[in-house]
Amino acid sequence: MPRPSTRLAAPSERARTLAAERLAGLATPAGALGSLGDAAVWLSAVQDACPPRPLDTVRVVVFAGDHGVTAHGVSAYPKEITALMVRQFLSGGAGVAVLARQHGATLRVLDLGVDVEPGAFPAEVGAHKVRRSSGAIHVEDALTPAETAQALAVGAAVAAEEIAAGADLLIPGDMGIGNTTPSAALIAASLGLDSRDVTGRGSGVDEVTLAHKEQVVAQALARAGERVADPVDRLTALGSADLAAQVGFLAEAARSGVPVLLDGVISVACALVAEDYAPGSSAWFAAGHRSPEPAQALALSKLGLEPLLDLGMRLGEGSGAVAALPVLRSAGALLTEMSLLADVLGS
Ligand SMILES: O=C(O)c1ccc[n+]([C@@H]2O[C@H](COP(=O)([O-])O)[C@@H](O)[C@H]2O)c1
Ligand SMILES: Cc1cc2nc[nH]c2cc1C
Repeated sequence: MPRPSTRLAAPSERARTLAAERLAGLATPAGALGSLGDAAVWLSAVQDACPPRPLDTVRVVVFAGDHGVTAHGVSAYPKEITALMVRQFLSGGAGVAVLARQHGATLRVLDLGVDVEPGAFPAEVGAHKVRRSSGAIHVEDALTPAETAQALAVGAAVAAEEIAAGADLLIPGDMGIGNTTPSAALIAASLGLDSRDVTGRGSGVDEVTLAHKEQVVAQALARAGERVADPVDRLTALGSADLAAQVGFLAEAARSGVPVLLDGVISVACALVAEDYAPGSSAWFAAGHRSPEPAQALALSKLGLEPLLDLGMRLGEGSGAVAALPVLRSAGALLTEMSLLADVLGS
């Protein structure tokens, strides 16, 4: 997908208005469905259909990659976990794999930048690899400009494949020890914030590691400098192959008018960059859940998104979004199947 030169088409205002009217007429006290009502109206708008259609074909794509910062003490876990978990996605034992099975979503995992030998994973996992581990962002760029372009294009092509396979909702997932560091840096750079505002405990770092991680984010932001004004340069300086691919995936879904349910801090960081890269993208996104990462809350409020769930989950992988899928489906079913108050009163 070439970078869009104009604002993306918005979801349907006609369907949004019809859905809001239908919601107001349901057999409930006014506003009684709370956020479920808002989600149902959003679903109508992105589908251009009132009542909305069921979400039958939900496809999850996990973008996996390693991050040079993991060699500099920013995570509670070693980077070798990334490759081990990729195998768990394939064998079905990863958290998101369980949830995807539970809720009838397909799951695909792609190695964009895991630090493994070529051929370590099945061909369909490794076919889109951009590099072995992205750069340690506090001392070097994450990617070359050519790699950023390649990763964006891969993400867009993958979204197009999933849409061609019939996706009526896409869910992005992530796997990468250390990836909350570039995510925090991207959010800080996108919003003009300080490293103190955005740095969180990720996979569970202690106080000392948290202070060091904040320094790493601060150093990365200082090193990247003014280049971060441009979303593609921001990804080159502070992102990674897996995050850049996720940005391309989100932007292409939005450009194609296919809704996306976002996950935790990583996918919300990518959504924020996608909104700069392809303005208008975020109207096609809903937030699945609230992560404890402080940067996620800051990014969500900038995007104007309210998460469906707040369970204290910080697993990543797309798991929080898949956990929210039955809630989104319930929202659609309520708007579709509930009686109208006028009919109840008239009966
Ligand atoms: O989704 C989130 O908000 C989230 C918050 C904290 C950690 N994670 C997951 O944990 C890993 C990153 O944590 P860390 O501490 O290694 O940066 C990565 O594989 C993520 O999927 C995910
Ligand atoms: C075990 C483990 C599983 C994960 N899944 C996503 N991030 C993860 C981080 C760890 C450490």
